[in-house]
Formats: sequence, C-alpha cells, structure tokens
Amino acid sequence: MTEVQLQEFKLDPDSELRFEVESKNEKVVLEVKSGYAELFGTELVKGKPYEFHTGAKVAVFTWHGCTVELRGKTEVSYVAKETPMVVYLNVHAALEQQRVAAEQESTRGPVTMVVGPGDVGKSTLTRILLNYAVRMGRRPIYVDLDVGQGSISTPGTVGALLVERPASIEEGFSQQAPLVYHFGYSHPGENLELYNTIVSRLAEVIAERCENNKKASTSGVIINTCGWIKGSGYKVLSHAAQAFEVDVILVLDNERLYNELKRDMPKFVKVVYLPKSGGVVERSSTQRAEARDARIREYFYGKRTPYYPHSFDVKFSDLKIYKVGAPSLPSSCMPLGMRAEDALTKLVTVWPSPALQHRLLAVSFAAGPEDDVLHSNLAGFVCVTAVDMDRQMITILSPQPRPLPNTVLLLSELQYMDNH
Ligand SMILES: Nc1ncnc2c1ncn2[C@@H]1O[C@H](COP(=O)(O)OP(=O)(O)OP(=O)(O)O)[C@@H](O)[C@H]1O
Repeated sequence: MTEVQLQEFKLDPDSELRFEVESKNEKVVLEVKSGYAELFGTELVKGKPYEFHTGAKVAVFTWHGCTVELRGKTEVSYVAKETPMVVYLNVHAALEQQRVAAEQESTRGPVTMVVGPGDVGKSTLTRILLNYAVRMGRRPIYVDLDVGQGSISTPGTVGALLVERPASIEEGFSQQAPLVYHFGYSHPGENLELYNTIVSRLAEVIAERCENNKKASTSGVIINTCGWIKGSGYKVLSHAAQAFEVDVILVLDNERLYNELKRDMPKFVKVVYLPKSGGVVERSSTQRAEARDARIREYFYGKRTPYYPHSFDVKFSDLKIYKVGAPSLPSSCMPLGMRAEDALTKLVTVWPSPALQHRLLAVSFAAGPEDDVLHSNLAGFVCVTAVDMDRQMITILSPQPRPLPNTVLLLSELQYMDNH
C-alpha cells in the first residue's frame, strides 16, 4: 500500500496556502482543522474534507488565521503572505456601496466587467466578487463571455446565471437554468460578427430580466471576459462594455489596456487597475485544450455529483442541422443593401456526414430555421458519437433521454471524444 502524504500548514491572518495537483489520477483532500478559511470567496467548513483532482490550482485564503491539512500528493504547496485579497475586498466594498444606493434609489446596481490578458485571474476575481456579494445576501448575475475557458454550459458559448448561493468548492456555481447562446468556436476571432451579435443579445435579455427582478437588478452584474485584449480583441471588449452599459471595468495586470480603456470609455465608467495574484498559474495551450475537454466531459458526466447521460439514435430526417456563417464574399458580389459581414451570421444547412462524429451540437429553443435562431437561447448540448450513413442515423450522447427537446441543432467546431 502506498503511503498517503500528509501535510499540515499554519496560516497567519491575511495569507494563503497555494497548491497544485498535477499527477494523473491524483486526489488531494483538504481539511480546515481550526480557524476560518475561504476558497476563492467560498467559506470552508471546519472538519469537512474537500477533494481536488488532477489539474486543480487552488488557494486557501484566511483573514483571521487557520490550520489546514492536505492529504495526497501535491506538486506545489506553499504559504504566501503577499496577496491582493485586501484590494479585492475593497473593490467588493465599493460595489456593495453602489448596491445600497441602487436599493435606496430603486435604480440598477453596478454592472462590472473584469478584463485583462490571459492567466491573470479574471475568472477567479469574478468568482470571489460574486461569492462576496451573495454572502451579503445579494443575488448578482454572473455573465461569462469567455468562449474558450468559460464555466457556464460548455466552451463555445456565452452565458449568464443568477447566483443565489456561493460557489460550491468542488463544483463551482450551481448551473440551474442558465441563459446560454451558441457561438461554436473557442476564440471570438473566429467570427467577430456572430460574437458581437450574441453578446448584444445576452445583454438585452439580462436587461429585460432585471426589469422584472428587483433583487437581481440592484445586486448588479459581474462579467468575465476572454484574455484577448489587442486589436480586434480590444474592439470586442469595448463592444461588450457598451452592450452591457457597464459602470465599472476592473483591469487586471495590464497598464496598456487600462490606459486605452480610460481614454476610450465614457467618463461615467470607472476604470480601475488591479494587481494580479502571484498565485495565478499560467497555462499552456495544451493545458487550456485539456481544461476545455474536461469542461465538456463535466457537462455530460458531472464533476463530484455524477450525471448519467443517455445514448440514442436519431434519424437524419428528424434533424435540421445548421452551421452559423457562410463563407464571406467581397462586398461587390453581395446583393444590394447587404453587407459582406451579414454572411457571417447566416444559417447554412449541414448535411449529416461522418465529419459530424465527435462534434458538439447545440440544441436550440428556436421553433424553426425561420425563427430568430441566433437570438434564441439554448436548451443544451448533445455530442455525436457515431454516424451511420447506411441506416441514415446518428448516435448522440445527450444529458436527457429521448426525444430531443427540439430538432433545430447548431453545429459547434468543438469536439469531444466520448470514451467514458
Ligand atoms: N491565488 C491563487 N493561487 C493559486 N492558484 C490560483 C490563484 N488564483 C487563481 N489561481 C488558478 O490559476 C488559474 C488561472 O486563473 P483564472 O482562470 O482565474 O485566470 P484567467 O485570467 O481567468 O484565465 P483565462 O485567460 O483562461 O481567462 C486557475 O486554475 C486558478 O484556479
């Protein structure tokens, strides 16, 4: 029997324990023995074991001091005394003041966008701010515009959630009734026109929902974005800021972006520069691809709580599969009144073929192709596991048993090999 590695750490107030689990099929169990600690804004329960698996990069922070035990093999584990948590807490306090004002004046709470290059801790800061807000009894809306590493639904989508309780340590925010729109790629640059269209649509729907939900409206919105900040990436961010009518932009660790936004945003938008945490771990493109894959696997099979997806056959004739975006033609070849960019948001019929194998298909809520498919949110995703051209059938992996809730499906570039 191999011996379980056991480590105990005594943390002073305002410090954090950072650790990473790297080895394949490894499991590390964390337990707070005494004192108080939190993980990215969620309080840890004393004496309760929390499990972390391969790929986890974690920080256990304490405001008051604590003793923590780790069981299992960690590649890195150290205590850091320098953290930006006080600065992040101050940001939370400032947002909270705006929420109080919004409540008193029956106006909208702060709409905050977190921006910065890749691997600076944007998702982590978003999670911390949402957790702090919900711990104060707020019901903020979490928007994720990161189509590459997003945590709502699957990669290749933008989405929003109403946050009603702190993120679970092991599973993140509860994914009940998310609002999700199809993009189909892991980078916004693959179809800027479509990306901007769905971001505007998401902003519009959230504004409508806030009108009917005063609590969510005064609690405000926190938006996580992609790490693409130069050239067209900057334009995409500016467009999102405009679409969501943001009040605050938090810029993590990039002075150039901070100065550009300060110069270009209207005066009422507060642009704030924040340091990144020294603990944020940089990920290689392979690790990012692996994280995307793990996210899709989690969508079908669950993380801590296992899900049991269904596999069934569907006739080609029972499906209407579309891809968004026709090849763009030069403007001179377009019909009068149409822009070349319009082609990028057009639906193109996809005929089933073996090329569909392993591809994700978004199940739309749109009644038919004549309906506004791009502006309709998604019921969910299925993955094509086999295509039988002889029987004219595809086999799909679906979170729900048959029948599919809708026959309008949108093809995603993202793939998933189901070898569960
Ligand atoms: N203080 C910390 N200590 C240890 N690990 C951390 C800390 N903060 C964040 N991390 C880890 O670093 C990784 C990158 O952080 P995060 O995903 O927040 O960055 P990001 O800027 O959103 O990345 P992306 O460019 O993919 O959008 C995550 O795995 C996260 O768990």
